[in-house]
Amino acid sequence: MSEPEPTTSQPCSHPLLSSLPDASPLRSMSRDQLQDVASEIRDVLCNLLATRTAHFASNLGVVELCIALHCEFDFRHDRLIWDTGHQIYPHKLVTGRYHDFPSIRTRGGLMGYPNPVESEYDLFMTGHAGCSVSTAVGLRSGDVLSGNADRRTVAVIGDGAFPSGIVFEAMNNAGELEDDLTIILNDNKMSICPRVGSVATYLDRLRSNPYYTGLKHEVARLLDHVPMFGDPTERLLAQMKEGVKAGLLGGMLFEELNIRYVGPIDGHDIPMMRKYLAMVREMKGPVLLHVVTEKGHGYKPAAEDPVFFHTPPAFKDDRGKPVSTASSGCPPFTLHARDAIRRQMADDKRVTIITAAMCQGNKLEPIREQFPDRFFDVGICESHAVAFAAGQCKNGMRPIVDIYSTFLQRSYDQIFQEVALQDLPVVFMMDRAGLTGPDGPTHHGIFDIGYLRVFPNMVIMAPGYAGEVDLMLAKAIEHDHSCAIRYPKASALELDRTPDEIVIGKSERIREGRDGTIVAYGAMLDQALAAAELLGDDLDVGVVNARFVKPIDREMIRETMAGDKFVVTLEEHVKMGGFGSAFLEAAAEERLDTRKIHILALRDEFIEHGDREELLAEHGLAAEPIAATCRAAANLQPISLQ
Ligand SMILES: Cc1ncc(C[n+]2csc(CCOP(=O)(O)OP(=O)(O)O)c2C)c(N)n1
Ligand SMILES: CC(=O)[C@@H](O)[C@H](O)COP(=O)(O)O
Ligand SMILES: [Mg+2]
Repeated sequence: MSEPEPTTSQPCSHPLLSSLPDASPLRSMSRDQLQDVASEIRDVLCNLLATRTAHFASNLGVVELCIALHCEFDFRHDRLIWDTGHQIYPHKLVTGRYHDFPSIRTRGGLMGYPNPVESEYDLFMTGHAGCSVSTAVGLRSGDVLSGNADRRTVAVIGDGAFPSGIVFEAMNNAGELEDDLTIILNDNKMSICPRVGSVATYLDRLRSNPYYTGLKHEVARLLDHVPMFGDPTERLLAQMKEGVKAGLLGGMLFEELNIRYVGPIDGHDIPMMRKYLAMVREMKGPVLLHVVTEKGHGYKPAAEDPVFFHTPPAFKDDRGKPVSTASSGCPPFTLHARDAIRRQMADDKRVTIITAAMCQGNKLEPIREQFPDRFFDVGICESHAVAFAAGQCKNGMRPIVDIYSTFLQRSYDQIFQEVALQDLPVVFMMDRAGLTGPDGPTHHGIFDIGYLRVFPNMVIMAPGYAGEVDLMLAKAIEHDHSCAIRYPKASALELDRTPDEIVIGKSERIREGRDGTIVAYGAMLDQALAAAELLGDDLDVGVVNARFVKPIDREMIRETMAGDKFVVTLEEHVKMGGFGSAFLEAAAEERLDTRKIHILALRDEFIEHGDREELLAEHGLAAEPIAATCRAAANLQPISLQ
């Protein structure tokens, strides 16, 4: 295939794709036409995605797999789950969304993940890794029970997501139920970073078997002569199982779990994949088809550097000219967090760092190089990460668990039982705590205050500006109970001041004000200061950097609410269970006039994808609407509780 070089985001000619009302015409296309469809998909992906941040390499890698699947199944009737969902772009392009595709990951446009609102081809809105096999086992069970057993069910899962504990829970169940089910393991040797762990090593061994390395054409030839339905397929499998016994084939791990293993096969060979898919489609019971693909296939730079090209920033402009990928402006909180972690690890040999496959996103690569013995990438296994940290902590280490706020939800029970209940001083660095922009509802980290605040002894803090990150982490490491530090995917405000000493449960006053106070939690400090400036001479508003939601600073609450003053609280979190809620609870307990409190937080709804600033503004969390809230609050007559 000739490699599409990103040149322009102007509409190119894609005669086949643009004429697809849905995926059904693919089934009657010739081999050459299907190959042309693959080229058109790559052309769209390379041209459009080069100009915006999007999942690039994963999508290039599944083009042929996607086409072959839609040729052999009808997923308006049959069931298809793409694990995680970040590799769903080719699927969107062949299921009637070609014309809307340029809107992908923009406000009001197509989502970068499956979305049932967009298409009957998408069943679940997902973005978190690992659940596809469970969902597929359930879908199949539902079909069997409801008399729809003629429908086929397919889960496609990547090798990065595959070692998630829940996948093994699902296989355990599937092997016992024995319902018909196709699990496609898309093995590209990569998670976001190179995959890790002993399952990865096992997959490497499977890839080295002779059927893949030497005999795949022989198998293809054999398949050419085998009718695809009924007993002959079973006979072929029996032959292959003989191969297993002879040491030619692998997959015994799955076979022992009562899941038939077939493969590995070349995931870029459409005709070969169609044959295998037609075969496994007719097999009884659960089957795992091992497909080998190349992440970034068809665009050399992406295939050579799939880590950078997992979600690269825009690297070409509208006319196809290379643009700089270096970020401008103040460094993000993530970088300050990384530097703070590095300092703690250098100073204290008890400190370890644990990531669940997000080394790249958390910018931890230099730490991985510098402290290989105290750096742990456990794979996409967040619940294990937390319980593992608890174990290390019990034995005297000071683990830092660095997990995105939304993915930490996966470990809720381990936070409860293994950490909080034991009162172990595990430190949680909750990156992406806030609106994550184009990733959308599955990735916004907007529930963590609520889900952590309920645990006794837990300390929860958030830096308002860059200079605090290091100090907060140092305080957390020194503290004897579990601490969580939350910060968003955003540039960290740089303030020209020496931060007050960090005292657990104490806030920091940044600006005095006569008429009222804005109390900002975390990165909202930026907006609070901007709003106070906007109010200028109209209203003299103070600004407090709350720092802690638990324990909350009651002295600050009493002070800010003294006299006639109003308080506006700000947070990048849902209102329920958030900072404003905690403020209100404490104020009520202090018998203060809670009518003077105005909580600005995210509305009680799942928030779609879009630009972070745009979304914040829509939720009243930009300087203008905050200032407007202050003006309204100032006009209210304070009513005494007495
Ligand atoms: C629970 C959870 N943890 C982490 C992530 C972040 N994440 C998204 S894709 C990905 C790598 C997935 O690798 P794989 O399944 O092999 O897919 P590939 O990109 O290689 O096609 C990771 C770690 C996530 N989406 N969900
Ligand atoms: C699919 C997925 O979950 C990740 O790839 C995520 O999109 C990464 O987000 P960041 O770009 O914020 O690291
Ligand atoms: Mg992979």
